[in-house]
Amino acid sequence: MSECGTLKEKQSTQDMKQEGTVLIVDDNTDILIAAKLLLKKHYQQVLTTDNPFDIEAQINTQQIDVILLDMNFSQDAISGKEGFYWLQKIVAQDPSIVVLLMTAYGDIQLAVDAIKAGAADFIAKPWQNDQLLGAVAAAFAHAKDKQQVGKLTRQTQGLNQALNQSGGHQFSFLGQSPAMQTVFRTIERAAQTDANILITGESGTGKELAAHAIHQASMRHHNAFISLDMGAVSESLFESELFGHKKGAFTDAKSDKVGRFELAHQGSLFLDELGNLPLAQQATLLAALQNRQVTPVGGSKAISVDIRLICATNDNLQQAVDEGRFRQDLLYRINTIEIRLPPLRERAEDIPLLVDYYLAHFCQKYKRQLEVNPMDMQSLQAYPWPGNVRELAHAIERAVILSESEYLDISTVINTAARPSPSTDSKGRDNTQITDTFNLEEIEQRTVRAALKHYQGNVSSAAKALGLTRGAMYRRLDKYNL
Ligand SMILES: Nc1ncnc2c1ncn2[C@@H]1O[C@H](COP(=O)(O)OP(=O)(O)OP(=O)(O)O)[C@@H](O)[C@H]1O
Repeated sequence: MSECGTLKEKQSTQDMKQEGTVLIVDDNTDILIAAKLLLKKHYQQVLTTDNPFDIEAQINTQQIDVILLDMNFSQDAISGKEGFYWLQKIVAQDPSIVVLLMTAYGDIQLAVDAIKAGAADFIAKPWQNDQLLGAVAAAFAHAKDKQQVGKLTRQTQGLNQALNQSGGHQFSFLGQSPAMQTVFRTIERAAQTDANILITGESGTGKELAAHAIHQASMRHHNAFISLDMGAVSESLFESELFGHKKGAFTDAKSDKVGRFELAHQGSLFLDELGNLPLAQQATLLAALQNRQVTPVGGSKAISVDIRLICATNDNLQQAVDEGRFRQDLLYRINTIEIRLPPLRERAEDIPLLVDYYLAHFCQKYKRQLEVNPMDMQSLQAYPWPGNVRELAHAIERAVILSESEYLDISTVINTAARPSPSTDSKGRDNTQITDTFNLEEIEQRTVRAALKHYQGNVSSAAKALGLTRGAMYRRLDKYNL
């Protein structure tokens, strides 16, 4: 019964202890023992050393919040100079640590100088227990604030960097085809979970837009969306980019850098072009994903991270696994949900929507007023767009710049030789390509029909698109019995 009581008491004292680490540095072992006995009742970890040369290694191996530092280490020294020396070294090594200086020869001037040099407070030995506990408690509170500020500053720097690299502009993610409607529904459902998502699809199909859409639809949307193009990261910088580095970890590491994992903490991490990752780095990435922890290059403390992982590739990863280029275990970890973005040639229904959207965008950008001729829209729909939506957006931009009339000149943007002939249009669309006839009347009749269809029977709009007056348009309707 009493043993049980003791265990419980121990447990509850353990629970009440403040999280964190205090290091006591003094050459007098009696002082070390007395201070440790007092402080270990209140703090989870109390470390001691009688050798100030140990401080650097201690800071390197764990997160230390507060250091109680003696001012005089050599026998008979009373100037406090050594204390100042070690204080400056600590501040330079990790400015988030709060230092309390201790001396048996407390005088006001020494206290003032110590605080000017970066100490938080000054404790005269022998101390009053209450006073020491009060000073250490205040130092802990200060240390937590400093750590928070340091973290936020590094995150802001990293976020600004990431934002600058992303270029800032975000287009809407559009699609009315059944295939895209399925994609949108999967995104909505998957976004509600924290499942890892793999987005596949040819280049330019919108994988990055899909990743943004997932983040926006998720509970994490208030936090960061951080992306990294694995194809653009050199092997030597891979770990530093993902996990960060400590100042001095390698020649170019001039200051601490927060890695993408840490920046994405509580948000989403988007790893693009994952298929390009060499096998050795796949192993490193897998370990970080399994442990949900990262250690910055040159650091020794692991940092826990909470991220939703979204990966994208235009490679066939299962085939890459079969060929020994990609780790099966990594594929299992990243593809809990897989979303395939169909190429544009499989969803020609989306083309008018995308053309109109990018036409409006670039007309505004270049201060133009242009329309698409309905016949041209059909050609745009029949074109196979090997570069998918990216190619389409670039094509529209080029045409907006180069078009001389009020109609978008598509001859400048698509390679006519690449357009399929009408017989290859398997979707049975009303194909008005002129390659199957040279009869002008026939061509005119088809064109008028197509314009009317596009403008849903609106004669004025169709006439305008064809460059005809309303009267000329009606004469043709009459002539062709339309
Ligand atoms: N459904 C869509 N609606 C509107 N714009 C789109 C759509 N899909 C792609 N785009 C546009 O096409 C361009 C390429 O998209 P994105 O970068 O997302 O493609 P990706 O599949 O990630 O390409 P890559 O594999 O080459 O990185 C972007 O300008 C994007 O805004």
